[in-house]
Amino acid sequence: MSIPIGSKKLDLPANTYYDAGLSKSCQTHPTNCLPPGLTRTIVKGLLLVVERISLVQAGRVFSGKWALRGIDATLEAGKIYALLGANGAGKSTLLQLLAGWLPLSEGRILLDESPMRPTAVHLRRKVMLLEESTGRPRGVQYTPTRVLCQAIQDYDVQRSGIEDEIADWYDRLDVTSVYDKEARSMSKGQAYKISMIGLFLIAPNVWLLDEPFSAGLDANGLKILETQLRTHAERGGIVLFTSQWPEHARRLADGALVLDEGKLVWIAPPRQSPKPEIAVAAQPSLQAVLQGLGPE
Ligand SMILES: Nc1ncnc2c1ncn2[C@@H]1O[C@H](COP(=O)(O)OP(=O)(O)OP(=O)(O)O)[C@@H](O)[C@H]1O
Repeated sequence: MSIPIGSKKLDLPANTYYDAGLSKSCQTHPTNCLPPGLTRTIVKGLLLVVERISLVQAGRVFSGKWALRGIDATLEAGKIYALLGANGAGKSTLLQLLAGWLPLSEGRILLDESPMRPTAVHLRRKVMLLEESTGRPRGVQYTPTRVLCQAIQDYDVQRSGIEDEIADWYDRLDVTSVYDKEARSMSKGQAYKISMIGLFLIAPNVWLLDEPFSAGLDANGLKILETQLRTHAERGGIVLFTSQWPEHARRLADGALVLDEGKLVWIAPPRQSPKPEIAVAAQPSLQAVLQGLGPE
């Protein structure tokens, strides 16, 4: 693959395996590791529309403690959802389960009718999770463009002109200066922009973003991100983002999900008043979320 960046070109060796994209779970969860090369053997043409992604009594336990339990929720195509909750409520864990990075301890996650699990690579290709500090892998010496190309290979995206699209996104997001730097030498916001480019180019059905508004993006980056989230939903995609600011849910989301200590306590369009029994019993951190979401 050869990427034109300004007047230069970056040539990448074909069929080289790097740890990125789908192989992410191998880094943190060795037991979920896919056999080397499996990401390349996936049947082509599976990028059908996803109508919904559902959690059915989903739960995850860490060292004997439930981080999430009894989660029932359905996210529908064409909608943007915000996932809110105090620190430690289980937001990141929920995203990692939906992305297939982590196995469930109980219950099911269904992409339409198909059960998501770490080894279901054809399903994982329909979903992408961007962590807050993604794209700047510790100890990895590749350039951002190489990491990006690996993600494209992992998701088996094959269309002509993708090199020009990459160059265009580098330009639009004002990161042309970092394209051949070592990934670990990028700033937090630059690294996030590179991951965003991967998301926009690959454009799987389900976009999961963990704290995108705390990822160090500048005003231009934030504007582009919001536009792309809306465009993806308009095209029939599903977006779920976490945030510590209920205002983001009010402004962007069609639906808000609120977690409290691993339980889903509220799911509704923003600007609705939570049931009194939830609000009254809530701890201050949960109360602040519910008040921020409710009518002004
Ligand atoms: N790998 C892990 N091992 C053990 N416990 C974990 C692990 N990951 C998460 N936890 C625990 O699960 C619970 C939920 O964590 P999670 O990161 O999902 O919360 P969060 O809502 O994203 O928090 P924050 O807003 O602070 O990012 C916490 O009690 C956390 O300590």
